[in-house]
Amino acid sequence: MTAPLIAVQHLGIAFPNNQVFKDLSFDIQRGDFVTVIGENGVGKTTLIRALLGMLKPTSGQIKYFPNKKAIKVGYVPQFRNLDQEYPLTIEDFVSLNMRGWRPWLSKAEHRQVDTALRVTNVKKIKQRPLGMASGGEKQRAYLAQAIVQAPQLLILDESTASLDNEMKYELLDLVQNLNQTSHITVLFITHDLPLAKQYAKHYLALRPGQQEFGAMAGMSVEQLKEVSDV
Ligand SMILES: Nc1ncnc2c1ncn2[C@@H]1O[C@H](COP(=O)(O)OP(=O)(O)OP(=O)(O)O)[C@@H](O)[C@H]1O
Repeated sequence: MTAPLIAVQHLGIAFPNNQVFKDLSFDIQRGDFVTVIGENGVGKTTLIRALLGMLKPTSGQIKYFPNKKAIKVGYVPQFRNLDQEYPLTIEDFVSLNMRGWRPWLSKAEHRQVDTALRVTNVKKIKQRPLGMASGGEKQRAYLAQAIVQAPQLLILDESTASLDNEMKYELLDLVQNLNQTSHITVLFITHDLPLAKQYAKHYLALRPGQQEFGAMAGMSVEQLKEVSDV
């Protein structure tokens, strides 16, 4: 039995002179791995901002189960190269997401950081300044930072764009592992249809004025292309 984490119901979002969504409905089930695909400008970022509560719907609603406060969200952004001079080590960078008002970490928090470093395969290089890490290592450090607080929902916002093929699959293998072992619900925004096909259980294909949500099983990359215009 699955249970929804988030239910999007008849969502409408409009900017002046631009109706991005009119009547968008779909559920994200707990433990699901959903990919959001669609061409540039179709509304992928707008949808994420609405899901995060940063943008108020013009119509319809977004329901959270059991409630919005109970859902912790981890976010992995698109890869952007950092300055080599960026001074924080990978461990410091991951720990940033743990700190409350204290500048130090408790033993339990240290353990959480250690686990995040281990499951994202950056433990061996935790003392390396993040600015000196490779593209794939940087994205794994961002993933570690995103999961250190054990979120229920992990959003990958074009996080594999600009990575070479090997690094893309390495990152997504780690995410799939988290999805399967820790039951983290994943929302993966991408233009990469073969990658979406390989890892996601459901897809949300966005086209101007048209949306399709469905099971990935039985969809070919060509069919994904047709429904998403990517
Ligand atoms: N704050 C805003 N004010 C006005 N228009 C906006 C605003 N934010 C986004 N838009 C417009 O809404 C549409 C959807 O934008 P959005 O960034 O969600 O697309 P996207 O699918 O994420 O694109 P990309 O793949 O290029 O990142 C675009 O036409 C964009 O110009």
